Amino acid sequence: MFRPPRAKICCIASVQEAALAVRCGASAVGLVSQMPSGPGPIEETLIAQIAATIPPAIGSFLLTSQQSVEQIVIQQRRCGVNTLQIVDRLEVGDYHDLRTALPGISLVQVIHVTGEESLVEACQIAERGVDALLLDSGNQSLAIKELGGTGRTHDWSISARIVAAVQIPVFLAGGLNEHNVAAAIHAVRPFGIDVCSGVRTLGKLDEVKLRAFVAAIAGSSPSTGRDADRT
Ligand SMILES: O=C(O)c1ccccc1N[C@@H]1O[C@H](COP(=O)(O)O)[C@@H](O)[C@H]1O
Repeated sequence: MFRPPRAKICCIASVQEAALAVRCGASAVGLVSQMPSGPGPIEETLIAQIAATIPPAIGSFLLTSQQSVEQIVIQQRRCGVNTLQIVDRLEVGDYHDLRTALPGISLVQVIHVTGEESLVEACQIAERGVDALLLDSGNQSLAIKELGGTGRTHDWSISARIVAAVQIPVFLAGGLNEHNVAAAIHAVRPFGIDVCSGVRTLGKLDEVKLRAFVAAIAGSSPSTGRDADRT
């Protein structure tokens, strides 16, 4: 049975934006810590303040570019979030070390979809004990890495193959907005949808765009009769 995916609203920059996202139907919010590039980073003190206001049933995702278990653990303890979104490859330590150090904290690993090699990487990571994957459109081989927040889509046919190949939930991100999200859902069938720039105007969370985005996700269900020709 088709169910509309969950909505994760990223790049939250204030307690007010977090409350707005939750009011509009977000099941998770994203809080971006220090990154080499991208529009979303805020100070960790602000991340901790916002995370403390998020209702327990809502995911509070800390986006981290740290690549060692030790650094990620320290960061999670400073920020008090319930989920870690690891936007670069974990180089020092493994997910099991994170679980031992941070019981009850969910682990989401980002895969930047660049080609066929991303399918192999996603399948390998899915076997290593993460709770979910998040497919985004960054480029880790640039001199200044792009680890997300690019506003670009990627090849959804590869994302669809990843969703079909792994046994864990998969979020889809990268260049999504109210106009393309239904097509993305039908192409990929993700567990969740993640968005930053597509619901913002001049950097601020835009309630009109946000409501249209959430409505487009809900309206993507064949049971509503809309988009039924794509099911
Ligand atoms: O937003 C950022 O600045 C950022 C920087 C580094 C890693 C991740 C970042 N944001 C994440 O990127 C996705 C996709 O963004 P967009 O919708 O294409 O603008 C976003 O959902 C965040 O999870």
